[in-house]
Amino acid sequence: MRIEGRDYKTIWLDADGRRVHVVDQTLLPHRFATRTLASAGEAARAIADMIVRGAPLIGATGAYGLALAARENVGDSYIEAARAELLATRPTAVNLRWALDRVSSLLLAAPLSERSALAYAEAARIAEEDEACCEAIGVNGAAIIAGVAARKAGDTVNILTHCNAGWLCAVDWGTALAPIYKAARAGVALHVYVDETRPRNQGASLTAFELLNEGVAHTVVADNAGGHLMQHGMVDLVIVGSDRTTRAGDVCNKIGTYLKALAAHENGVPFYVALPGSTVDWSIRDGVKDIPIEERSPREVTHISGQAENGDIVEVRLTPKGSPARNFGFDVTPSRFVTALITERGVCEASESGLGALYPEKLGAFRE
Ligand SMILES: CSC[C@H]1O[C@H](OP(=O)(O)O)[C@H](O)[C@@H]1O
Repeated sequence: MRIEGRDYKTIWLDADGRRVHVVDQTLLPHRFATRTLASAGEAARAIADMIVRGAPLIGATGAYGLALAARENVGDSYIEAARAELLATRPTAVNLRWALDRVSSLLLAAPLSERSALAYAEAARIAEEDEACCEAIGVNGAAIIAGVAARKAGDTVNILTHCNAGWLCAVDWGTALAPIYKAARAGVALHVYVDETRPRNQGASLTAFELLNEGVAHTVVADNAGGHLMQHGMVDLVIVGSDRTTRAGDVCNKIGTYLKALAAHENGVPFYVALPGSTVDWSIRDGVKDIPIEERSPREVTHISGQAENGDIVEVRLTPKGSPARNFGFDVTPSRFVTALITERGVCEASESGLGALYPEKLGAFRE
């Protein structure tokens, strides 16, 4: 995607064929900077510290983290230790486990002499596939937005989104924002309500940054405004991303998504989830029971960072020193509140039959 006229991906390989560069998302929107990852440990820290974030991008970064590990030491135990370190960074997005398993299984089956090159090639393939998947999600989702526009006879289509599921959550294009980019570029009149998304404010800082750069009309709103907007007919559809979707269509996404789904259901607003197939966990059905919900540092709730008048990025305390806080990173929206899933293979019902029709080869793996 373009930033000030220049095309970027969120992650790319250095010309030296070894180091990996990423956009540092902790500084956006106030500062655009990149970080260089030169070891598996640095890749793990970049994921844990949310320098990179978003299920598809976490997966791609994990894949490159194993490639960096294989440069350091191609032995089985070293690769397995690097995989464990990378997997432990963040528990919820299933893309991380999916990408690590895909690369490590390839490496451990290969001769030692081939492992490093194989790892980099597979990581690059994962990144390339993600970009193509997200663009296809954009095309499939843009058709839904165009249908709403047709029914509104050219009036602006108002879309609400939560957190950041734009190109910054993936390698490019993104998931929930990809249909918005494709529809806007096709000339559909649309406007996006951007949930700020406490406590890390991915909406206010990242989605707003993306939409501003893409020239898409948008309005940042407090998380708690979504119900009011939907109650007053100000939202035509909701599109969000997913960090892990079960084979039965339960969707785990950023904390607060479930509340938006309840408000949408109550007000008859279509609620779509955009995701690549790599975000489906085919081994589980019940998302509320089986998806691990990351709990991050309470400091992300008790403090907030932003840009001071003098341009410095500062962090300030929001809450009394004596008040404890807890910081749940995700919640699960049961499939009955999801209108449809927008994937790279098409749009389907949020159900085992819906997903099974699009991914028939995946229906085997399952545990009660
Ligand atoms: C589809 S990936 C985008 C997804 O990831 C975000 O979580 P985080 O910023 O903590 O990585 C959020 O759940 C987005 O919907």
